[in-house]
Amino acid sequence: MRYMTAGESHGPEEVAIIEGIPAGLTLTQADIDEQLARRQHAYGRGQRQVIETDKVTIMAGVRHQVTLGSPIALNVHNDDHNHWTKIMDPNVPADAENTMRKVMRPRPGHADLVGGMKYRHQADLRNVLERSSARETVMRVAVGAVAKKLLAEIGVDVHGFVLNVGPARADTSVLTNYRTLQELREVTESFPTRTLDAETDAKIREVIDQTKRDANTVGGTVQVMATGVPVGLGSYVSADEKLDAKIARAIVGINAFKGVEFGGGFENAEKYGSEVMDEIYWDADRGFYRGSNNLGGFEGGMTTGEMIVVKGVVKPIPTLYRAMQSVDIDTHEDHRASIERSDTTAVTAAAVIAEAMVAIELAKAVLDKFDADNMDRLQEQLAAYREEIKRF
Ligand SMILES: Cc1cc2nc3c(=O)[nH]c(=O)nc-3n(C[C@H](O)[C@H](O)[C@H](O)COP(=O)(O)O)c2cc1C
Ligand SMILES: C=C(O[C@@H]1CC(C(=O)O)=C[C@@H](OP(=O)(O)O)[C@H]1O)C(=O)O
Repeated sequence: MRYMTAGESHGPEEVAIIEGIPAGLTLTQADIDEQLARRQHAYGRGQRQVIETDKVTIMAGVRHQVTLGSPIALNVHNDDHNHWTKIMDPNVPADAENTMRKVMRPRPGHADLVGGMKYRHQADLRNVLERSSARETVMRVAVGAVAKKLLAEIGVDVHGFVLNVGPARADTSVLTNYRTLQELREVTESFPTRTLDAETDAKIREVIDQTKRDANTVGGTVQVMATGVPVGLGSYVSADEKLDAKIARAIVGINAFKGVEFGGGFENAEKYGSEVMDEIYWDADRGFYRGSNNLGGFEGGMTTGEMIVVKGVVKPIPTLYRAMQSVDIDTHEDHRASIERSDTTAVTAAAVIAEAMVAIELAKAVLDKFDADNMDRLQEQLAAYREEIKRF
């Protein structure tokens, strides 16, 4: 499975093409729209999300709500494009009027300055801003929704939520109270900030509200968990086959993500081996299993069959209403950075995007390992493989 996206933030459309989804997967626009709505409804976002109502159109690869095995083409319209038709028109040459809203004062922390230097966009950094915007993540969540649909069919559940926003942090010990990700999902999705409990939700909202009043921005940490993952996805044999490495790349590839850890992650660096290694047990019903999951479901770049636990670090949003020091790229004079309308934080949306990226990498790994032309054949192969692993 592979995919590609295209689309500018204020351009007419966001698009994605996915290749390699088996024939015979039931897939509806509602399956995808549900995930797009989760990304959109996130506490701390700006006015743009009020303008947009993200809805997908399935353009190809599906017939009567069932995948054909051919490339799937997806499309989400940018409602805000209606306000940018002249400025973002792909089909008319530039003139004095349609190049009005130039960006000449690069925002520290955004792609503006380096992107401008690299692509020679010295006439207008909007040419960088438009594609470097996280608007594109709408399509990654759409692709992730297809991956999640496939994973659900083979008993794999993936869920992302918020651990902290700035200083407001959830107590993760409550995670042991949940037997399934579905139970955890119901709780975290009930909070506007998508965190673990009502007290933290209130504290996070307070932090976001105060940050907004201060004309500032704030980051945080998200966690993604996956259950039902078969043993042995990914491989130790070559560095680029390691699935934890692929997931790390996929997470840090999301706009504003600056760190990733698995299981106990950075905390494991302060512990001794006896506290960190997940001891091995066996019983006739389960086959091999572990007494703990400090390594987050990976050994040797391969899934162990335990729950996958990945955390991602999201930096604060670069565009500040209290604009920071910058330099006009035309005059080279000091200026405050440009202010595009902006989010105060994107951590709650980021949890959904990170979940989508983990789902995409898990789906890719499953489809790489088994014959993936058809869903029934994939199911047959997986059932036989799971049985073999149990008998090991
Ligand atoms: C969901 C989401 C929304 C974002 N919204 C904004 C925003 O409103 N303003 C902004 O300056 N950056 C925003 N960002 C962050 C920028 O897209 C990101 O910092 C920029 O592309 C530079 O990439 P880097 O931070 O990965 O280096 C957002 C990121 C995400 C994930
Ligand atoms: C449009 C989305 O996020 C955008 C990501 C973004 C950025 O710089 O990354 C900047 C903002 O764009 P605008 O100036 O149009 O408000 C966000 O709203 C979205 O997530 O759908």
